[in-house]
Amino acid sequence: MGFFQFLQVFGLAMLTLLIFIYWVSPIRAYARLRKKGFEGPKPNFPLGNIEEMRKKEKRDSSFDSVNVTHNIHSTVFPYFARWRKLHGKVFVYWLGTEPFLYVADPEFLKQMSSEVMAKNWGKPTVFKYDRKPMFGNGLVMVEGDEWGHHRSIIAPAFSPANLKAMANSMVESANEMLDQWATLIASGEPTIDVERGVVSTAAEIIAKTAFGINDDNGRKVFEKLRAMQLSLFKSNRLVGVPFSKLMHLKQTLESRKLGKEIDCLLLSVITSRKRRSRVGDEQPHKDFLGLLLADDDSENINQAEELQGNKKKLTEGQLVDECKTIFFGGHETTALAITWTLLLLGLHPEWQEQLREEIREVTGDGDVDPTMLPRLKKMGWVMHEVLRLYPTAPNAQRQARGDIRVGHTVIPKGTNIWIDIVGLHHDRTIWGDDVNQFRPDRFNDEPNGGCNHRYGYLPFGFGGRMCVGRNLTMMEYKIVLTLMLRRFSFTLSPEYCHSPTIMLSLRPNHGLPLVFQTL
Ligand code: HEM
Repeated sequence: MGFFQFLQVFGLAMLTLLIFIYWVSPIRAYARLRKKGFEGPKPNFPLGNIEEMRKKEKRDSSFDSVNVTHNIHSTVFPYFARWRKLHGKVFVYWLGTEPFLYVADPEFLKQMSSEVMAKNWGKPTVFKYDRKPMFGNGLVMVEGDEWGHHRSIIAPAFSPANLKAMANSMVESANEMLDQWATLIASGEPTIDVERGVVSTAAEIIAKTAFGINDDNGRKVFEKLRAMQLSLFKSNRLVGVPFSKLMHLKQTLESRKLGKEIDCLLLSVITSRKRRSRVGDEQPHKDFLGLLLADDDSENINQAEELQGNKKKLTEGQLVDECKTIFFGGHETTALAITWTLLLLGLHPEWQEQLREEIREVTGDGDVDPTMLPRLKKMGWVMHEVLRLYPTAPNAQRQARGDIRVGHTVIPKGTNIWIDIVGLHHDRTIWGDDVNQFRPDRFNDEPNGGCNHRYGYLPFGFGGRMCVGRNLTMMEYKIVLTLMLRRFSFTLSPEYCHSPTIMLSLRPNHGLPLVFQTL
């Protein structure tokens, strides 16, 4: 056999082996899931069910600014809405060669969750790889004892005392944005697309409050994160399909490059902060970065803990990954919660007025003090109702690191799990006939909005892996809305086109133009 013939045979053998590896284990997983009684749409090799997921839905006429419907499940997840009718609220679908267990049944979720300790939850390997440039191995993705270690360092950064110290920066950044809006309105331009402004202000807030970044670096990180998100979203379309990264090579390389640039920027922030505190130029900060660096300082590590192996220094790479995770997780979901609130308040001027009344009663005309915020009860109901109708984190993802028994069945080890939060929040059987109406008072004295199952309302996830930043969100939300409602009233612009869409988070596809009036 000549050399080229040998190469051909060898190449063919390697290709067959790769296909075998890629296809045999999914076939076994498929067979195991079917055996356990899980049904679902039939997958094809190598796309799984992606082809059907990509089919465009016909949109109805109620998506203009006059007839805004909050019945959004079949708009943002049309394929899940279709499959649910055929297979119920728990079924298996496939992203490429990766099986996912779809769950929108609160009782199933409760039983599954009670079987697994937080540190024993995994995250889908396919997303860990795909979203590496964005989250690296930060808290959202990390598993096992390492997760416990990271969480124990990060959670204290969100204690009430630390959050209180962030309030002034929040007020400052929000007022800067509102001053810009006031200038536009005074110059005869009352229509403002608020989404961009709110998202970039939230990024500025997290840059200042979590990392002490007051210079241009915060804006640079934000812009690169946004570009990376766009690029990841394009290449994300074939996630789970073997070799899909090669099919979207340009976007893959682009997101990796942006990821590395963000890493460098954050690393420079970390090293300069370390240097300044080492030479005694500044007091140790109690912000997020300050706490991570205190943990990084070996003198601060409790020796007993170190001997038990509980406490290890975070490597520079881990520090950067945690900063990236908090930078992204800390601004986008909160900003979008505020954005959707402005849509709903634009549609419901009676709620704008009720909130203004409450703000007058609680804060008067004086400064916004964080100790007053818990008394803004109605504003809390509005936030919960907005996150019910428009959950800015539209799903939660897990992976079974061992077999999980749920009732009479078993979720096999390695199964990815996709929890459809939009589906749960829009389920008539959980919420009743007014499920798609904006009714904030359903949260009056009812932390779960009066739904009939405690796993029916999950805007911040569930169990020990619940969102670590939820109190920060509540504080930022109340500060920004208070300052805004004191200065302006607003209605929805006729240019608005209601098109909620998913790009990791749930966002308005065409921005949110509002027409403002100064009060
Ligand atoms: C409206 C605002 C927010 C929403 C809707 C939201 C939602 C969520 C959800 C659904 C999860 C997954 C929980 C699970 O798997 O059970 C999560 C986790 C997480 N969130 Fe948030 N989040 C918000 C704000 C924030 C903020 C402000 C930060 C940080 C400053 C943050 C940081 C994180 C982190 C680090 C995790 C991973 C926690 C872990 O796995 O231990 N989030 N969030």
